This record gives sequence, C-alpha cells and structure tokens, in this order.
Amino acid sequence: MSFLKELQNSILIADGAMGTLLYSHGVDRCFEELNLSKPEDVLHVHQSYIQAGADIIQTNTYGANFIKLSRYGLEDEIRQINKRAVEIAKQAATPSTHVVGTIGGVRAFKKSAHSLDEVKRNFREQLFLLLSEDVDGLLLETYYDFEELKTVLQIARKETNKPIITNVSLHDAGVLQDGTSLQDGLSQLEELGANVVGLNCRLGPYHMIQSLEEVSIPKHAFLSVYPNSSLPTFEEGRLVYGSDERYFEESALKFREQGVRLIGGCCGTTPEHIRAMANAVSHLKPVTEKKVKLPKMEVITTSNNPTPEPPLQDIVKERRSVIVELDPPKKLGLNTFLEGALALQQAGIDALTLADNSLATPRVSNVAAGLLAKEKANSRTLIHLTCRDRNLIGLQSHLMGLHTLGLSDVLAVTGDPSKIGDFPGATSVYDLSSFDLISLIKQFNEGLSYSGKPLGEKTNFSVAAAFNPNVRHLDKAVVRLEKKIHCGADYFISQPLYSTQQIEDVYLATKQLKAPIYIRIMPLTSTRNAEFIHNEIPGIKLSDSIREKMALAGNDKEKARQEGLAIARSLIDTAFELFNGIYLITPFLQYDLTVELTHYIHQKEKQRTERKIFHV
Ligand SMILES: Cc1cc2nc3c(=O)[nH]c(=O)nc-3n(C[C@H](O)[C@H](O)[C@H](O)COP(=O)(O)OP(=O)(O)OC[C@H]3O[C@@H](n4cnc5c(N)ncnc54)[C@H](O)[C@@H]3O)c2cc1C
Ligand code: MET
Ligand SMILES: [Zn+2]
Repeated sequence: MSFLKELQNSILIADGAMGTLLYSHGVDRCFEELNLSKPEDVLHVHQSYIQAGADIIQTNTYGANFIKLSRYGLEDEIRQINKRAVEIAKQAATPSTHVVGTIGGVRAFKKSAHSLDEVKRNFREQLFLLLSEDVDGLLLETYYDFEELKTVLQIARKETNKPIITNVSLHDAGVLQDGTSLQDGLSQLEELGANVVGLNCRLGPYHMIQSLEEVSIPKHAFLSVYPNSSLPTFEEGRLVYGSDERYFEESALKFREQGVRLIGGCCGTTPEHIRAMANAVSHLKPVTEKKVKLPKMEVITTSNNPTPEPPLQDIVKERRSVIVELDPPKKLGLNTFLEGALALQQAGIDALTLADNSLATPRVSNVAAGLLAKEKANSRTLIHLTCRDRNLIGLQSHLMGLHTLGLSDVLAVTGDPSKIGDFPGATSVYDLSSFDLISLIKQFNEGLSYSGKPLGEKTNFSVAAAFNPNVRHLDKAVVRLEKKIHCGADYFISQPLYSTQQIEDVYLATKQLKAPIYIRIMPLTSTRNAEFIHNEIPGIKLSDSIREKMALAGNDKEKARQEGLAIARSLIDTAFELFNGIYLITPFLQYDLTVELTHYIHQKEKQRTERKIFHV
C-alpha cells in the first residue's frame, strides 16, 4: 500500500538523521560514499530507525549528485552510490517499511553558485537513478532556495506518479529565505503536485511548531516535519547537537495538534528521538481541524531618515552632475581627506564617493570617513560596498549601520580580489555576487532582511552599480548591466575610460538602457602612474597616444600634471556631449586636480546654458 493511503487515516513516523549520526560515530568524510565502502554501517542506521518505529526511511543519497559528489572527486560513482543506497535501504526494510529516495537541495543562499540549468541537470541525473531503482517515493529535503525546490519538483512531478515529499528549510520561523510566508510556500508546493509538504533541518521543534501554527491543513497534501534535535554547538572542533528524547515526545504531540501526519527527524536526531516520537503519536489519529494563527503583522514603517536631496539617479537624469571619488587614506589621520572633502564641496560637486578598500588594500573605513565628511564638510557621501570583505551577516549589519547613520547612497560591487592587494592571502568572502548585493539592498528598501524577516523600517538606499566596459565584448558587459537593472540598480558608474573612441562606443552600446551612467575619468599624474594603470590594474587600458603624451612629460612633475589635466579635459569634452554624469577620481588625495576639473565641467555647463539661452 502506498504510504499516501496510510497517511489518510494515520500518523506515520519517518527516520531521523543519517549524516550527523554517522558523524557522531566518527565518520568524517562523504557520508554517501559509505554505501560502497561500508554498506553495513548504513544498513545498521536504517535498521536502528526501523526498530525505533520508523514507517518511512530515506536512502543515504542526500548529497549523492554530481555537484556534491564532485567535491570529493566521486562524480564517477554517482550511479553506483545511488543504486547501492536503494539496495541497502530495501535490505533493511520490513514488509511494512516504505523507502523514499532522498535528493537534497544544492543552493544555499548563494544562488549564483549554481545556475538553475546546472541545478536541473544535477537533479535529473539523480532523479533517474533513484526512480530506476524503484523507490516507493521521493523525499526532496533541505531546500533553502524556494525557486530551486519549485523547479526540481516540477521536473520530478513530470517524471513520476510516485508520492513526493517536499521539505523546505527556514532561516527564520514562518518565512522562507525569499520572504514568502511558509503558508504560501507550502500551498505553492501543493499546487505543483507535491503529496506531502513540510519542513526539515536548521530549526528545532520550538521554531517548527511556531512556524506550523500559521499553516492551515492542506486539502490535497499532507503535512510533514523533520526537526533538528537542537541548535548545534561547537565542541573541540566538532559540531555537537543536544539531545533530549522526552522533549521530542512532547514535541510530537504538538506537531500532531498542528495537523502534521508525517514526523521524522533531521540533523542531531537519533533512533532514540524517533522512538520517543513514535511512542507518543503512532497510536493516535491525525488531527483534521485546527485553528490557524494569523501571522504577527509586523509594521514596517517608511524610513525615518531625512532625505532632502533627490536621489542621484534623478539628478543625473535631469541635468549634468559631477561626483568625485576621494578615497579614505591608507594611513591614520584624516586631515588631508577632510580638506579635500571641503574643497570639493565648495567646488559644487553633487556627491563625494568613497571606495571600500579598493585594490584590496586596507584604508580607513569609508563609513567613518564618510560620516566625518558629511558632518564637517556637509558632503553627500556615496559609500562603496564590496562583497569581498563581509559575509552575509556582516553585509546586513553594515547596511543597517549605514541606514542608521543616514548614509543612503551606496555603490554595490563585487570588490577587487584579495590576491591583487596588500594581503594576498586574506580571504575574499564573496558570499554574495554584486547582483545579489543589489537585490539585497533593494529588499532592505522593502523593509525585509535577506531571509525575509521584517526590519521594522524600510531603508531608502539609492543603489549604484559598476559598469566595466574594458572588456573584449562590450555587448556582454551591457547584458550584465541589464541584469543589474533587473536586480534593482538605479544607475551605473563606469570603470575609468581613457579614449574618446571608447566613450563613444560605450554611448552607442548603452543608450537604450533605462538607468543613467556616470562616466569615470581619472587624471593621470605621471608617466609611471600611467604605465602602472595600463599594465597592472586589471581591466584598465590606456590608449597609445595618452601613454605617449605622459611619457613625453617625463619626470617634469608640473608638465605631467598639466598633461594629465589636459587629457582628462579632452575626455570630459567627449563624455560631456554624450552623458550627463561625470565621475572624477582623485588620485592620491590630490584633490586640487579634481577641484580644477570640477570647475572646468561647471564652466562648460555654464557656457552651454548661455548658448542655449542665446539661441532661444
Ligand atoms: C565605479 C567602481 C567602483 C569600484 N569601487 C571599488 C571599491 O570601492 N573597492 C573594491 O575593492 N573594488 C572596487 N571596484 C572594483 C570592482 O569591484 C571590480 O572591478 C569588479 O570586478 C567589477 O565590478 P563589479 O563588482 O560590479 O563586477 P561584476 O559585474 O559583478 O563582475 C563580477 C565578475 O565578473 C567579471 N566580469 C565582469 N564583466 C564581464 C564580462 N563582460 N564578461 C565576463 N566576465 C565579466 C568580472 O571580472 C568579475 O570577476 C570598483 C569598480 C567600479 C567600476
Ligand atoms: N537527511 C539527511 C541526513 O540526515 C540530510 C540532513 S539535512 C543536512 O543526513
Ligand atoms: Zn538536517
């Protein structure tokens, strides 16, 4: 009899953890490989769960797919590992045990790590292997990424009529990683044809019960729950889960009250937990009605921050705009920086932009420097934000900090990799790509954290993104811009451009885009500076004529300065005809250069306006 039939009138018990149980017995390698090298250990785990009262057991195939096995160099063993897993589970099964083939989620929060196409290929291969071994059903578990789960469920539903259990994993109670409520998420899975829908892993019974209180009993599916035994702790270099079987006995009764019909365990659970739950509820009839708690409606207010100016994207759409990069120094002491901020403010720039440890070299925090510039020079500061130095926790905390300080102009970039900077061995985090970071900031503007948790207040970030036209195929770079706009980028800032031809090419390639672009121009200071940039800064190439002009100035500092300014002015002349936004970089805190160029731009704009008036 299919276990779905049994679920119509009874509560079924599933097994508990495989991985953490093996780990607690000292296995510290690929758990799925044991199907080949130590099948008796896997068999023993299955038997222990069945003896404890499990009606449904899962194959030891949670990570037995190409993406996960290739981390261990085991990708050629996929077929054997899955085949043996089903054989071992069936060997352990009694006539009344059901064996479901498990396929675990592969994407965590880092969607960019695996494209959906890769996810689909990976899933299909394992799906076919498990179905060809004639499992009694499928268990799709530990899916943090809802998009991934919906995608693979649709593939599985097309391929088989066998029962499918889908379990999502939550960071926070009641809400999926993308902000979808658990109720809505489970309803969507039911609609896509899942026969059992529920939760597994990450959280223990407490948060799972809390989550289930907001979920109604589905009409065309059954509810499942596979809690972890507790939150883990780290002891002597090992992850350890707490274990109190009596707590699980009480929890099982509460799961039943929430309408759950399939109850198992995830990380940290043991046969003792399963026995406790089986004893508590196996003999009880399922609950068919429940009172659903309305989710706590947290009020998300609009930002309390005063935003006197229109956002930069609006400014640059309407008129010429000059913003200037003045980077925080590499040494302590902000006097020159603040003098520069003041001089540029007096020159009439629209914003001062501050890099985030550019070229992967430590500088005074751009938030500290930016706040001082705001306070002391009245600067509007645009803070660069890289994915290199902060993980998902750090980035969110940083964004909340920026919002708290009223710094709402940000540039979201991947960040130069550590290996090009002063500390090449330092970790480059890259939990998020620039696309993800842009989306995250926009989610903050909706008042929601990465995991969909209300932040209490909506932020009001205006988000710039980087545009690197110094690539072989400009059309591909433009596709990236479109994707960034899709993620929420409000406007772009280019890498420095060093030829008028390139500025024209960029104009032609981007003029159809909805988001405005600031063209980045950096005055060169010497021939050495020019050669360094040309030869050693990734992604930037100078034209031959510019390099020749700088070389001709030789070691004459003033001549080189004038030549650098002249080159910048001629680039500005071209950019000025085609773009509203000019972004000047201040080299080595030499703000007199960017002040002078700012005046030049304003002068040009004045002449242009006068000409216009004259023509009218
Ligand atoms: C305006 C601006 C400000 C910056 N500020 C900082 C800063 O403060 N701190 C810092 O460390 N770095 C900074 N950078 C550098 C930036 O982080 C890196 O240059 C980055 O690799 C490019 O920008 P992104 O992060 O948005 O790239 P993305 O568009 O996210 O690109 C990420 C990766 O894809 C590659 N890529 C990009 N375009 C293509 C393409 N067309 N084809 C194939 N591959 C491609 C890139 O090389 C990169 O490895 C800045 C860059 C710009 C343009
Ligand atoms: N059910 C699998 C196991 O117990 C996966 C748990 S979630 C990481 O090993
Ligand atoms: Zn787990």
